[in-house]
Amino acid sequence: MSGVTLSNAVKKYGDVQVIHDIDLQIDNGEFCVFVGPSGCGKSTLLRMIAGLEETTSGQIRIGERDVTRVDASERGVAMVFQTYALYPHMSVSENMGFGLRMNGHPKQVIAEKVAEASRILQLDDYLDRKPKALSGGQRQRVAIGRAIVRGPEVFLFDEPLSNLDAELRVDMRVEIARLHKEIGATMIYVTHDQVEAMTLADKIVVLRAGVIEQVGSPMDLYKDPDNKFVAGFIGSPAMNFLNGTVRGGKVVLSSLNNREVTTEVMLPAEGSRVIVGVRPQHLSISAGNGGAVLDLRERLGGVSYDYLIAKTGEKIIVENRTEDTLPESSEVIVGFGDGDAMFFDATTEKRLR
Ligand SMILES: Nc1ncnc2c1ncn2[C@@H]1O[C@H](COP(=O)(O)OP(=O)(O)OP(=O)(O)O)[C@@H](O)[C@H]1O
Repeated sequence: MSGVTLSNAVKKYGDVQVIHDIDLQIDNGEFCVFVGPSGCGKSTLLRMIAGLEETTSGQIRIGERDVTRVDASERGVAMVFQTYALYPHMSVSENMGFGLRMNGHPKQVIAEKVAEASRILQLDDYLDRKPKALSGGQRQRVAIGRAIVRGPEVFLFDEPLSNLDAELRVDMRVEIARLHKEIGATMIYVTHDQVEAMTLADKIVVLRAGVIEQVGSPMDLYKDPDNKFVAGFIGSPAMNFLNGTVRGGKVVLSSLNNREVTTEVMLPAEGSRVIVGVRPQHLSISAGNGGAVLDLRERLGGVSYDYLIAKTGEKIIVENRTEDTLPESSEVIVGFGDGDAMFFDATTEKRLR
């Protein structure tokens, strides 16, 4: 097994550069998730590692091998796609063994590897079925099984759960986590779903417009984002951002009746604009004239999401675990501990520390 190293990796389609000088180290056995909004280049980067897209410049290494110009079939990777791409006329076991059969492996070896993959993925009851007689989740398990059978150094997953319904996605997410634990191979996983990223990853790579915004463990990114983009992308519901102004060494929020926030971070000059970020679970509300109105309450059972609108027009989401009965349209006071606020430069959107 091996890690993956990208050095100055660049991808251009004609004059359009979609991946910009990516440097990244994915360690042996690590579960690495590429996450980011649509079009940020996640799939392109994964396909460059797979050898399905040519790398315009820079280097890709798997273990010690420079694979930048190596054919996809020689890289020692196996990819699982969003569409399962199974052969409809073959049974589950034939689908899983197909790659090895094409490479001329002996029947006995193929049978053993298919049996092992089937055990790991609990597919024993389905081995003789054709793909059309399987559910979406079972089909995706077969596609994963096909990758396992090939015994790759690196597994690549391109949004493998996006075609499944919500409940099945959760089941399969758990199953993929278990798979990683059991076989311990290096896995690289692309998703735009930050919950999948948070729950599966050892390491998350947040991409935007072909550039890495931040790399870190899920909790590092959550607790210590480098910029407003990462702060807003990681965590659900997303962090609230309010416009603030530096006054007398504090930050004043006009949206919350000029509430002052004290902080130890290095603030810019008096009068500068800064963005104050507070996560929904760090906010509370109470009845009173605090500059905001409870516009809508979504009750989910143990928790409610309260959607507020400040007089400034700014929108605020509060994760509310109390059972207060404030009716919608109430005026509310929004509370939070100053220590829970993060501060971002209004222009560069970089975190102020
Ligand atoms: N063949 C191509 N020619 C030109 N531009 C391309 C080509 N393929 C992809 N792109 C562009 O490269 C960028 C990255 O695409 P990519 O599919 O990697 O994004 P993504 O982050 O995986 O998005 P999504 O989540 O929507 O799949 C996009 O702006 C896309 O339009």
